[in-house]
Amino acid sequence: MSTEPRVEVHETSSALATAVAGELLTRLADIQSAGRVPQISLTGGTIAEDIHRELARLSAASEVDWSKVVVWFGDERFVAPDSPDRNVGQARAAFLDAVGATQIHPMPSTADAADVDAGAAAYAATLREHGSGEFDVMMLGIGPDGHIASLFPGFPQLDVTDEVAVGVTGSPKPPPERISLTLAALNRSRSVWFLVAGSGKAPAVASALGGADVHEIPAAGVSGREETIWFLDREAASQL
Ligand SMILES: O=C(O)[C@H](O)[C@@H](O)[C@H](O)[C@H](O)COP(=O)(O)O
Repeated sequence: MSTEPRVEVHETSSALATAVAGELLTRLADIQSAGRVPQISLTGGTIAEDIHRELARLSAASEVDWSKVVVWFGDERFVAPDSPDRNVGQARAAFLDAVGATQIHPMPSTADAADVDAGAAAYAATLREHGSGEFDVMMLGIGPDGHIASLFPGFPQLDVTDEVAVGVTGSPKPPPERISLTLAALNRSRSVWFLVAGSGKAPAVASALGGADVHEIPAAGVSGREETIWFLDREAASQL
């Protein structure tokens, strides 16, 4: 059963990024000390890039063995594999390659699948084959409209309950074609971390924490089985 969300407010987005990176390294080290292989899911977006850079900086001093961390993605842009829009490309460049992560599961690109639906089906199969059935940490940015991953307000993918991944076309956030985990998959997480900076997100944060309808604010439909943390900067928390 999910618990009450915890809200952590930091003065600036860079302080937020440092705090999230430190918390993730601590969590991963704890899981590895317990003899388990951590399964994490990364998000795209600008605050994620800041966090990834902090992970590269802080990982050198941590005990985390990144070769024994399984890395998934909450969503991905369905574009060419070498496109700068690819979340996996950004994450590899910012920290995954630097820390020696090797168990990375990118979502399909246009070179891997004929279309977004085929790509989503392929990722669902990969999750079934290589996933543990549960993410230890699910990291999610939020859009000003309350979207998470590539699940957008009013889109039919919000109502998909029998799949773990879906194709999205006509995304209001470019590029238009994406692959996303479904709400069902996002909620198969021990711990969900929302990573939010900037005043433009403050209304969506307040709505999500205020119990908005998931079709209006998709972030309202995601919580961790054990823990939900909202990592906010002062601006994103300004309407709480
Ligand atoms: O692939 C994506 O675009 C992201 O996964 C998306 O869900 C992102 O996290 C939010 O749109 C927030 O993005 P910003 O942090 O850049 O506002």
